[in-house]
Amino acid sequence: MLIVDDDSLISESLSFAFAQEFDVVTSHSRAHCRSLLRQLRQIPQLALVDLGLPPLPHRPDEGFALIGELLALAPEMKIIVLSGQNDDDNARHARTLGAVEFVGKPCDPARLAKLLRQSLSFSPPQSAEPPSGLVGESPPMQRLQLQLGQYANLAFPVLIEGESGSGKDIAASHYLHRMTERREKPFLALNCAAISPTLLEPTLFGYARGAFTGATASKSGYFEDADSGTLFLDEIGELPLDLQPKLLRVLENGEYQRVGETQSRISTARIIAATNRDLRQEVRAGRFRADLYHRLSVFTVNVPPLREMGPDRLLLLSHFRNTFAHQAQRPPFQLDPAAEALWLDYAFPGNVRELRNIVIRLTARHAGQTVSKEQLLAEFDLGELANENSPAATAGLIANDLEQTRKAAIDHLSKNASISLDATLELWERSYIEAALELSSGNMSQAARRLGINRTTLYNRMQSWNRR
Ligand SMILES: Nc1ncnc2c1ncn2[C@@H]1O[C@H](COP(=O)(O)OP(=O)(O)OP(=O)(O)O)[C@@H](O)[C@H]1O
Repeated sequence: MLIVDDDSLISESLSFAFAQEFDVVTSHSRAHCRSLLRQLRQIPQLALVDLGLPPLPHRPDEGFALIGELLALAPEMKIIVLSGQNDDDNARHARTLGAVEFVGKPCDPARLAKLLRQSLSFSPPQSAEPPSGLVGESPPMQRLQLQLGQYANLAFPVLIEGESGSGKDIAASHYLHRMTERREKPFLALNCAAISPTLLEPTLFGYARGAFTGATASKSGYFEDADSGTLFLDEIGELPLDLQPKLLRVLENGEYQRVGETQSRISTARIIAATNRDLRQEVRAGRFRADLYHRLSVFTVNVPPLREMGPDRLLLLSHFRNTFAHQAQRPPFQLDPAAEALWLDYAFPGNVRELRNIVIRLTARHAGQTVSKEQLLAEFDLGELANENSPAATAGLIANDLEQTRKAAIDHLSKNASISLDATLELWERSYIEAALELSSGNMSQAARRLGINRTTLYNRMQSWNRR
């Protein structure tokens, strides 16, 4: 277990409290944590993370960034946020990023221990993956599966693009390996963000004895070990610039060299790369070579974000609910109709990983019960939905509209001796809300986003019409 807290008193006392049950390592900042993890032989399964970390101890940003980095490194790591910055928005945002729980400080170590045990018991087993790989029948999901099927047995690389938590790993391991003619050969996955840049070259290509300090014996790398199987390079955007020509060379003619050797070797492995960054932008920014990008991206697939998968949210709900209820040997929870409508309406900015974590929490708290809209609402990160319209963009729009609106106001006032300003403003508000709902086909989240408010505010405003 990893404990990250800048207060050494807290990290030491927690590591003392949990030492009997877990192997504990501690860290005090994101930068330190990054280098610590690179030295560990095994990535921790559990992490307790404080949000306020140096250099910004009074803001949650470092903790949020750390959650993203930890999950990029170890997607199945269970992260519990332990924070003094104990407010609902932070809790929800941490969960959206992939944390499984949020605990405010001060916390009771016994409760924390229970949560830790509980989160470990919900490990997505191999059986959580259905035989067909990705769960989903929506048009973008069908398109993806069709494309993956077409590319399955080609020898060329495939680039998988998609947001964090959307299922890129399954696309690679299931459709581009297990379902291919290479299925009997090795499947090796390397997360380029998880390894110190200096170690990436020997890890990928191997090294000769004496190639660098500590290289006491020669060693093969991933290209060699993958043999004629599949090599999955996750977070390819993290590949250092100086290593990129070497990858390009393997892609072009299969040739590579172990570090410290002059003799070339030949790789017959198939390369699959994945990224949650826009690689074209990385190319424009000079961080990724254009020639390598073109080589990698001849066959590109896009794993859709959950917000574009419509009713697949219900299929995924039922898939994970059954899996985790079975695992916990408890009856599944149900959503009442209003909660189900909300479920279909929520954008899941953290994608399937967020959905899965919400199902885990609901299973732990409400097994066998019916979950209400309010209970479900508490799980969602509504802050993500708000403020998508930047103030500057909104100001520009308002300035453009002002002249037209002023003309309408002159017209209205000159035709009426007196008006009610409040009633007029309410009419405007109502017409904007109704227009937004119409343009969003009744989807509350989308309408709220168009209006630059969060969905709760939208509900409240609409309810206030009924009260008047
Ligand atoms: N369509 C899906 N059906 C079933 N499970 C899914 C689906 N999409 C994602 N998952 C599950 O959600 C979790 C996150 O998915 P995965 O690790 O593949 O995401 P990713 O796109 O590789 O994310 P990252 O870029 O953060 O590594 C995993 O447990 C995965 O099994």
